[in-house]
Amino acid sequence: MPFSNARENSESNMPKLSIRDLELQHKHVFVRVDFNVPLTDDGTEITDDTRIRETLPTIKYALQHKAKLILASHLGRPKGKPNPKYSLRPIVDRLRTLLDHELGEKINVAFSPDCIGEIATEMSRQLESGQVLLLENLRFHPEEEANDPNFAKQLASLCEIYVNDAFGSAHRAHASTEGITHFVQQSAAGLLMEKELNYMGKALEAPEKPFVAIIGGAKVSDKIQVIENLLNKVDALLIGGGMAYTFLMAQGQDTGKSLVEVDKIDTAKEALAKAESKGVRFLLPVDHVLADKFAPDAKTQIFAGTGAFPAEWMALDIGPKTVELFTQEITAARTIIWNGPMGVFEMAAFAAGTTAIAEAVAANTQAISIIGGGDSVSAVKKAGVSDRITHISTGGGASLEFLEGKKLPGVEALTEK
Ligand SMILES: Nc1ncnc2c1ncn2[C@@H]1O[C@H](COP(=O)(O)OP(=O)(O)O)[C@@H](O)[C@H]1O
Ligand SMILES: O=C(OP(=O)(O)O)[C@H](O)COP(=O)(O)O
Ligand SMILES: [Mg+2]
Repeated sequence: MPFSNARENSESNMPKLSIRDLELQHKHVFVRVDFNVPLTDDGTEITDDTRIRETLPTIKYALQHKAKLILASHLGRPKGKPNPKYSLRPIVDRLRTLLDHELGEKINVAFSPDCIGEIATEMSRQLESGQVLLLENLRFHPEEEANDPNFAKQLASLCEIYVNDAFGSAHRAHASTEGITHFVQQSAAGLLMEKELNYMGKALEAPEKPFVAIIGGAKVSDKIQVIENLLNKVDALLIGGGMAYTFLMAQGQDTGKSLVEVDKIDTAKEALAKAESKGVRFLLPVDHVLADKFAPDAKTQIFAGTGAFPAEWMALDIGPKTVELFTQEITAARTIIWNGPMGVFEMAAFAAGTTAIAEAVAANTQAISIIGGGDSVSAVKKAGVSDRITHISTGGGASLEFLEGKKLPGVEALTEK
């Protein structure tokens, strides 16, 4: 069931300034985008450009209003050090191509090899109205994630106006999402940010039940925290992907070399206990695709049951029985939210679980389905079912925190209307 109008609705009921409220002409406008797109292993090719495409309305708006546009993003987790694997340089060509297509004219997109310092300052000074400057990865500086005020001030010195369009990073209180707002006159939401907040707000205000959340992926320590609060909202929680093994370990299963965050086992136990006391169905994988190494050409075997995994093997996908079990819940649901792939879908040998779950979600035309996250969206597009999903969101962790009812620091920091 399509969620009527919300997708197209550009009117925001947010109490925050919107880019549409601002006078942009001839101003330096710093737009924090989320260009944290999935790349090939060597970091040279973009495998899914949804996050870039989704910011085009904001970029187009700013250019048509004759802004001097500065775009900044993080990419991956380079841990505060420059690393060519996480360079934003490959984004420049894609952005040029998409903008040419979108605007029907050639747009000048320059690239600064550092997001602060002399070169960035000079390149920003030389920007003309209607031109774009993309800055190198913000996370090449440890001060970005530390939300260092001096670093935030340096970013702010590049601009007169700040816009946050990075919904996917709105749950982070970093220098470019929070700190910078303390050093500029006006901080506003971009069009993608508004669209996402509007949609999520309406769809999740009074979700039709059964409400099912599917959580997987690899960011276990980030997302396991969210699960406890989700138990207040959902009827069933399906856990797959790298998220599952900390829970199976918490239940006493030896999961071999699978991804486990040992210091989150207590959090997992608490969530399991809470699910039981609240009567929330908490489903973990009952079978797995095991691999003898983390590689596309690994040897594989299906392993079922609660016994110990063979010691040197790791689970890289959910197995067929789990797909069946999860599909039953998905088919009966009326609201579905999904973040995090069920397996290492980037490798063909471990993509079947994610593809089958994507197909099950798409097949439920009675439900409102929301799929979010850089990698989840890439997986769903790869499975070829994205046009049968009600809402594809650019945010994974951000959607989960929004759903949990948490205030997003990147939104809170924006200027009140
Ligand atoms: N069993 C697993 N073991 C290791 N990594 C996994 C497993 N299942 C999924 N993943 C990985 O999780 C990653 C995506 O996680 P995450 O970033 O949390 O999702 P999203 O971007 O959708 O929010 C993918 O790169 C995928 O390969
Ligand atoms: O990819 C992102 O989140 P996601 O993996 O939940 O979709 C965002 O860009 C945030 O990245 P971060 O989780 O490294 O802060
Ligand atoms: Mg991701």
